[in-house]
Amino acid sequence: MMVQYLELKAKAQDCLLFYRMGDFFELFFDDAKNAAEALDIALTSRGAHNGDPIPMCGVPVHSAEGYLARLIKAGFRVAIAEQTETPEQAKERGGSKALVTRDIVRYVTAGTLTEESLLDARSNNMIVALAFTADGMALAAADISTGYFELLEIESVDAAAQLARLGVKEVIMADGTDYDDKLAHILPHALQHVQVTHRPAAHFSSKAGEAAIKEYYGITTLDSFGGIGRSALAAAGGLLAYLAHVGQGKMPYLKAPYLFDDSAYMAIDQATRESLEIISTQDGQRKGSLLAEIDQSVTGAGARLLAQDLSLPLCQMEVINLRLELVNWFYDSGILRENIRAALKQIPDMARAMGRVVSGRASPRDLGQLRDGIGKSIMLKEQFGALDVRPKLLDQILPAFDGHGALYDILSRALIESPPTDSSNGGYIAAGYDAALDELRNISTNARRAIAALEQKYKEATGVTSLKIKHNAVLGYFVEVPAKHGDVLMQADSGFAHRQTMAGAVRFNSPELHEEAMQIISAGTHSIAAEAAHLEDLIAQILTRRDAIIALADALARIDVAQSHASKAALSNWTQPILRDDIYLDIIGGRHPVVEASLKGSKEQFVANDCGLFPEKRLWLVSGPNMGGKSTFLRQNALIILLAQAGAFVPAKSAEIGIVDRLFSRVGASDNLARGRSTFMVEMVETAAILTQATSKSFVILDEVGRGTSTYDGLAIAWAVVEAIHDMNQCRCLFATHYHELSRLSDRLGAMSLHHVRAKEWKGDLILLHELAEGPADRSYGIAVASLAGLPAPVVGRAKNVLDQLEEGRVATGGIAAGLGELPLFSAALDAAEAKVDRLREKLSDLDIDALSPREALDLLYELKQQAEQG
Ligand SMILES: Nc1ncnc2c1ncn2[C@@H]1O[C@H](COP(=O)(O)OP(=O)(O)OP(=O)(O)O)[C@@H](O)[C@H]1O
Repeated sequence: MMVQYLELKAKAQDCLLFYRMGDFFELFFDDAKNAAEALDIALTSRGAHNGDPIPMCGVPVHSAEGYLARLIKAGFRVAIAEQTETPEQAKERGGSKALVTRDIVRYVTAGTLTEESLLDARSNNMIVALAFTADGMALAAADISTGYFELLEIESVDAAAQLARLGVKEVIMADGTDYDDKLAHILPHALQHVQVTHRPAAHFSSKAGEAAIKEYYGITTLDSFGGIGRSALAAAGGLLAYLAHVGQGKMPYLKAPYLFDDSAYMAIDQATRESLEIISTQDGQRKGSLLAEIDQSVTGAGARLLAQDLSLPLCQMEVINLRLELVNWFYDSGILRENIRAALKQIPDMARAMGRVVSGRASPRDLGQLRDGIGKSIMLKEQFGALDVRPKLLDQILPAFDGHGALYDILSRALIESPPTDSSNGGYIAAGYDAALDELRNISTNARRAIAALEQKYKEATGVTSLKIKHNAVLGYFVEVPAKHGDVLMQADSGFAHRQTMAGAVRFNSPELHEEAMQIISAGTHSIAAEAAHLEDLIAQILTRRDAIIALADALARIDVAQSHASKAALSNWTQPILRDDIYLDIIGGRHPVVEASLKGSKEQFVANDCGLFPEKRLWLVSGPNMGGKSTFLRQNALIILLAQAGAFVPAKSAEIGIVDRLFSRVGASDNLARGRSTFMVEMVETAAILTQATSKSFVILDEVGRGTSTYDGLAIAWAVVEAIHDMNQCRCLFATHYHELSRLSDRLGAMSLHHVRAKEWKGDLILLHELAEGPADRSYGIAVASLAGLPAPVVGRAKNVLDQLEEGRVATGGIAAGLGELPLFSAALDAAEAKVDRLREKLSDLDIDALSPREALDLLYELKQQAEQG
């Protein structure tokens, strides 16, 4: 057995090997130690290997899923080795000592789960293959529990953003992948909570990818999928080869690959996703995120689509408006909304049930779920069909509801009402579906009745009223009497044969009992086989309609998301945004959804604020006291834009939004040490990304950029960044700062305006009004906030003294920004820098090198160097 075990373990490599022995999965050696620790179960030992006891632990097969879930969560991968023949077959093959053959039938990894109990119903479970080819970088992403499959060619700098968008659970890359400098910087962080698996490099080639796609879809040309680039093919190759490996040949369901088109969506990089806490908070929790706050969906599939929509806001007005029209339709009718919610709640997760059917892991329960889902959908379709006015998007998706009637009828006739998850005991095929099966069941029932009648007969015949007919797994059916009556049945002519003597009872068999028991056994075996054949047949019928069923599941998810937005809007008084195609932003009475919700129940009221950005006034400098609400204001505007472009209503009185192509959010050095870079370095890397990527259609929020370094350096950087955003990027931007000196920029930057959050001091106390007003802040109130926070009175007093001194100094010298008035404009400074370089270049290009003597050439070199040094 150990030889067989070690062979399988060698195959399983770094996965834990679950080795099936009877009713248990056993683990040995280091696997046992690791699993016992992770699962907190007993570590024992068994036999010896090279003289040492073999560490061992085990989990019962019937509860293995729960243990698997914990191991996967702890970062392990597991190989499942099953018995591939029965003990009887083994005996037949090799005599009584023959070892049952075993093989790895499947690998369980974070990105390849399909079991309901291992998955989070409300999130996607993405696996991504990354390919690096001479043509560039690409990724292939899939959620095999629902069939989602996407291919995307990317710039390597965008890799982290895409991984963050997808929320991957597992990444696969070629062995020895050597990513370039930039990637080495970004990827390790993006992959921090992700299982990374390396696979043979040969799988990640465009040739292998093309072949794998053709084989999977049974096609001879890729034309119908549009032009898939070479690097995307390579990524697909890596992914499909891995899925085949994990399922040991059983492939999961994948829709036709979606060639992801970057330009259709708002670009949001990883830092912005984290900072806006869209899908999860910065510490990884769903609670407290935008998603958690707005989620009113009632199905798992709806929740997953909602998360996907928020991760991928749209850029095309027509598509956004289609979604908004559907939301508005639900918003307008509370009764319709409630009806739809009630109907959707009863619809099981068809996409995930389908995922298990295709992966060959379906249980009768999954078939029951598909039946119920289809049945309820047919009713829903009738409800929609009866309405006079329907939004366009609904009409577009309603055809997905058609054509399922025949399958529904078959499943309804074939299955009992609540089929079990375990098919091994049968009992899930409904009575009346198969006359032969009914007959087999009749035989069993009659035999059981006959056995009950036998008990009565034997009682009377023997005179032992305490006689009973019982059943257990070892003996089957037997007659049992208390020990003191044993002699009666022991008599040679009693008709009973002795089987077992217990402490207080004696057990017997009889020919009649044996006959009836045999009837039950044979009818039982036959009916289980008949049910299994029906199950297989039903699965085959479902598979012929798999694309149609998945399309139906997708349509239901879209409806759930729309009703979710409408419900949220009705609950929290949100409004339909108006989209436009120019540089514009006019939000009246905007609120921050999460901060507003967090104030509920306290005596504080959320103060709504307006925000208006137009080509001629597109940059707001926002100052004001700490805790005044600057960050909240910045983020609420970014979130409102994001929600609108995802097709949702927004927390505002009204919102008119010129479509944004890229959204950026940066917060000055916070204490995010997780990345292993200094906080100020992170801040600058991220700010640099904005300055190089933001276009005039972008929206940027910058929160106290520059605060992570010394006052002079910080002010200088903030100053230059504001100028660059204003002059070069020309995007819509909100810039929050404590550097009052920056307000002097408004004299020179025409499209910039000054704003502050209001506060006042009353009877020595600071009152934060959280209200935006025009103009610069009059003071910073930093010491007042410190005192509010409970800084000891002597320290506050001392700080006041120091501040007075500093202010005196400022009046005398003009403060730290003295002299900045003479600074040339940002664009002029750039021109000057460029002009100097150009004079050198001119001189070089005018040179006729062949006409120079060596001596002249050397002199010239000295001259050029001197000029360059002088700038
Ligand atoms: N519009 C608002 N209405 C009511 N309360 C608000 C509002 N905005 C912010 N707050 C409250 O004030 C707190 C601080 O807000 P925020 O972090 O936005 O301030 P800040 O000005 O950015 O502070 P700092 O300068 O210290 O970073 C919030 O957690 C919230 O409780």
